[in-house]
Amino acid sequence: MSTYTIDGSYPIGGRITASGNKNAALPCIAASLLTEEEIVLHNIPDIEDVSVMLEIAEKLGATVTQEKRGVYHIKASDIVSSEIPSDMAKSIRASILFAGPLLARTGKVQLPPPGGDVIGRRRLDSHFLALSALGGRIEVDGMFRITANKLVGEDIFLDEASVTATENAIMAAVLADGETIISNAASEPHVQDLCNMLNTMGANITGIGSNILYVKGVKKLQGTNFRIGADFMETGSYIGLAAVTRGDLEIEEADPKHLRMTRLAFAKLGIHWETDGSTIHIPGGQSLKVVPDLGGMIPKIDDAPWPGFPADLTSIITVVATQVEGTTLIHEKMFESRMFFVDKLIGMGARIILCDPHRAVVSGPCRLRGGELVSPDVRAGMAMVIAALCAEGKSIIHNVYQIERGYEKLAERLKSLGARIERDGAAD
Ligand SMILES: CC(=O)N[C@H]1[C@@H](OP(=O)(O)OP(=O)(O)OC[C@H]2O[C@@H](n3ccc(=O)[nH]c3=O)[C@H](O)[C@@H]2O)O[C@H](CO)[C@@H](O)[C@@H]1O
Ligand SMILES: C=C(OP(=O)(O)O)C(=O)O
Repeated sequence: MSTYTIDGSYPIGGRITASGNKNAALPCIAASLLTEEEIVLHNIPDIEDVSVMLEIAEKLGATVTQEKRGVYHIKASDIVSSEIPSDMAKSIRASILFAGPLLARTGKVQLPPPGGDVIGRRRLDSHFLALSALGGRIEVDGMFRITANKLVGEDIFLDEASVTATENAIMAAVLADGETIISNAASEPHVQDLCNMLNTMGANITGIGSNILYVKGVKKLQGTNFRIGADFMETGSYIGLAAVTRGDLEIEEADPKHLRMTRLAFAKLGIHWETDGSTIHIPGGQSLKVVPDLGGMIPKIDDAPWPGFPADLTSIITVVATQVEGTTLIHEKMFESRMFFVDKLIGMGARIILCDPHRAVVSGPCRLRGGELVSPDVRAGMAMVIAALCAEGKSIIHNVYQIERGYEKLAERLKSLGARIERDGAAD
């Protein structure tokens, strides 16, 4: 297992370019299987989950070539298998996203329960609710086997606004007979990217960005050239990192419009930034004082489906709150076990009370001491990196695969911003 060795307490600042959105790249790769024609995807991040997703696509019959950094050509002229390789499927959550396209293209799919961040049960019921509504017959015996003679449009109401279930429903519906309505749909920017990509391929999707999608099935989809948006989870992570290390940071080619709720949340911690077009500037040396609610009450930061505060930034803002003067309630409403990682921050000196699996009260500022940590998931791992960069002394973080699943060239880019970090070696 690879490690990061970090020497903390140095300001992290300078200039970086935002990477492409992990959670847009993954469904768009899966959607490439919906046509025999060539798909060219731009702004694809160089992260572990993308590598696995492309490998699975190749096993299913697609040819994949990388034109240059961030640009991939995918052509699935023939689908040679409808079985997702178990070892690969279990290493990422997004392997489930091949279900919709394979069902639409071949009428069958076999896959094991997916992997991904272990931050809750990660139920799949909403996926099967949608796929069975469209005509899928589902057998579950350790593996999921789904078959369909024909997919027929349906009026679907999702039992929860699941991101990947919405994406699977969309990808199955675009080639179904007739119109599908998907109510209580997720509307995250990555769901919007998927819909926009499919429409450039000849799909007919309206309601994009809302929680009711209308999909008129078409006979065939064409190839396309599509650029995915910036990763607002990555951008939010770097904003927090710069703020708590007092660095002055510019993030170019970001998507500020996707950070409106994130901006409100960081503002509760006294953290602000300026925008100029697609560039975000986080000024150095911010006050870092909690802004109380009306009447001096303790503010809360709580996640929710889009346009709510993104669940994947909850771990990040928790560690940021440890460096801010005042008390904050962090309420992770969507995942049952994301917050258990705070015991590692407490071990570094953070003043956090984990009231229950969902709620943490954070009292800052805390002087953190370097420690030896193991990344349990992508975002907790990044939170540990931020903690280590704030801490006095040296930290070692193990299992960095569970960070690099979602963060592109992290050690290299942090080093370019002044961090004392070595991957698999000793920080100088
Ligand atoms: C590959 C990918 O895209 N992964 C993302 C996707 O995972 P994924 O699609 O698996 O997550 P879901 O949106 O299905 O659900 C996330 C969690 O929130 C709960 N839930 C969801 C909707 C709702 O209205 N109420 C509710 O409680 C679910 O039960 C689950 O515990 O979306 C999550 C939520 O943005 C992100 O953390 C993941 O990074
Ligand atoms: C939860 C995440 O990813 P996944 O759903 O792929 O595990 C994440 O990106 O924070």
